[in-house]
Amino acid sequence: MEEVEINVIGGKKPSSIIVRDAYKRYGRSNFILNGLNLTVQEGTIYGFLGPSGCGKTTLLNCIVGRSDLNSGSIKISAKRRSEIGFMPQEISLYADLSVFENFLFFGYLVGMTREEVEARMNDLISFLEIPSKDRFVNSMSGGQQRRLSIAVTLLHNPKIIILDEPTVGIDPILCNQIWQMLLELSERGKSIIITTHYIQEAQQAHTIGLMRDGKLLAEENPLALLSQYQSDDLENVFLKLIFEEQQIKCNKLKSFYDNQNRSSCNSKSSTRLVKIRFEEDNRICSKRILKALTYKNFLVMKRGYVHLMFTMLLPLIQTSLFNIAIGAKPQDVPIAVLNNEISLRHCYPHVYSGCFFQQNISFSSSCLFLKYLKEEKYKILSYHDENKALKDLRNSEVRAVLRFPRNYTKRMSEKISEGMLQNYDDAVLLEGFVDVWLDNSNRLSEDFVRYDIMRSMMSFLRRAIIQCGKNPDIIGIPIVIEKPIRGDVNVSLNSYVSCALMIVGTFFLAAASTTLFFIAEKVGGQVERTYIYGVTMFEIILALILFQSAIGFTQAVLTMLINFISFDNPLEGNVFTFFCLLGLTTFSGILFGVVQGIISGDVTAAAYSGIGTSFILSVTSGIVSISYY
Ligand SMILES: Nc1ncnc2c1ncn2[C@@H]1O[C@H](COP(=O)(O)OP(=O)(O)OP(=O)(O)O)[C@@H](O)[C@H]1O
Repeated sequence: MEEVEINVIGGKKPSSIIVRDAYKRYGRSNFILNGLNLTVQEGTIYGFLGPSGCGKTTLLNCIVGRSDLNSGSIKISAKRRSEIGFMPQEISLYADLSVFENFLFFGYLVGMTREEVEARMNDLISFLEIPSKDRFVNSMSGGQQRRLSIAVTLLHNPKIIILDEPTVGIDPILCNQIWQMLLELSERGKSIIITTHYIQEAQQAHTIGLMRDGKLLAEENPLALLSQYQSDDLENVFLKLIFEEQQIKCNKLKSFYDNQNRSSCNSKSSTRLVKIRFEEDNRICSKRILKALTYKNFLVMKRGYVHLMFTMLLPLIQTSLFNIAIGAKPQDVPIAVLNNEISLRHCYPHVYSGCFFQQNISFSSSCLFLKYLKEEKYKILSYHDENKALKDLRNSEVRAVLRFPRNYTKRMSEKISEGMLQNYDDAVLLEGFVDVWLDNSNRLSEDFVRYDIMRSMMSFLRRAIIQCGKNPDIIGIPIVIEKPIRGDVNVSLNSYVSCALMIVGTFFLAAASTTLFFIAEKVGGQVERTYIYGVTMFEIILALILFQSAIGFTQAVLTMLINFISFDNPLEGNVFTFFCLLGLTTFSGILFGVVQGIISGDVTAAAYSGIGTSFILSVTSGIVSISYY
């Protein structure tokens, strides 16, 4: 690739577009444009004809700066992109927006005011017979959409108009009217290039270029061509030109070796590449374009309100469900109790008095312990058959089995008061222990049950020892857990997981909605169309970031409020820091979404890569370790 120049012909020159020695190919394929020369005079219509796939669109894309030639030069008498109106072959409009909203967006892109857009739109709507300005594009027929696409191209009254097959799917009467309009525009000094498959309609153009094998076979006034070839049909002229060209090729083949000839056809000419540059190409970011993109993003998001609601509410639903169903302490968990000391029916813990170290006590420690367990919201079920209790545990009908030995109270009090002094044998000592079986198939609920059993036992023992006038600390483990430097001693699991879920939800929803947003526009051709207006990728991403950040912020506030008001999720630390972190998470989610949008060809590819990466990111981001603690 050689030197790059700004190539703008001075406004007074008679030619509007000059293409010289244009060579273009995709990858390592044969050249689509193979030394093509083309000249469009100011104030004329240039009909660009050729069979399907010959490279018409490729050339137009190079003229408007959508892609670059491999070599050759294109000069265009426009300093700014807004002096060009380009209608791509695909409709490339916003299907969820109304006619007016589409006009307004493209008008804003070129710096028009709302009033200017309205005034010009009304003329175009009535001339091109576009349905009402309030109709949504997705409810219009293919022909109506194509007419709207023409109208949007003409909205800002550009001086160079490039139309790629504008008359496809349009009835002959309207087609004729469009040509009349183009003729009028050319009389007013506009330069127009139009590609078409309908050779006869191109007869109305001032000049036609007949393209084949990457070159122009002829570039002439259609009437001059007809008279030159003594025909009244352009199609016949085209066939004659092809025939002539083949004759020339045959003659050449006789004179030269095949290889030499082919290589001269299929190799890049030695002409240097001169890229088109416009004034706006040097700027980094335009406020006008950001405003237009934000307006459009807002409307697209508003129309896809189901998606919007999903984005807003999913983290809220996720954290709420977690709080209700998983993170909260289970209630009424059934526990099987085999009490060999006393029948549960005879448990009256409220009559407990005196010290349990005394020999003549009339109550059972098991009853008192079970009272504490009941206060933790467990459902105590009395069992008499150990096998049945264990079977029920295996079938998940109970979450734990507790077995109290026959002399539990006596042995336990002895163990505590005289354990160090007496030499109990193991069997006797074990009579002072409760046997506990747990179901470890559910780690979370097993943690709750285990923790509550231990806590109930400690509560019961502390109270019993206080009752004996002793210091309860003598039975504690010789470790003192001080107040943590952050958070509370008894923070619930919910408090951690809610935050983690909020962060993960914010990241993935920002990523997913950005990817979908980006891909929808990329596949629909809207991104490409906006490039013609000089919109840069940086501006598209910046507008998305601004917009998604607003959604992310609302989503975070909503989720936090509901979590803190409805559930036991205290806000520890600095709110400002939390919002900054949430903002950064949203930002990285958006960037991740943009990268996914760029590398994924379509929604399916994006969905697969989204699912795959979200799993890996969830595991590696630390959320799993957060939820364990
Ligand atoms: N991005 C691309 N990558 C690879 N090949 C491409 C690309 N775009 C176009 N082509 C190929 O270049 C050739 C010319 O395509 P182009 O769209 O310019 O033809 P066209 O004359 O406009 O056709 P039609 O009249 O059917 O629209 C075709 O063979 C097409 O397959």
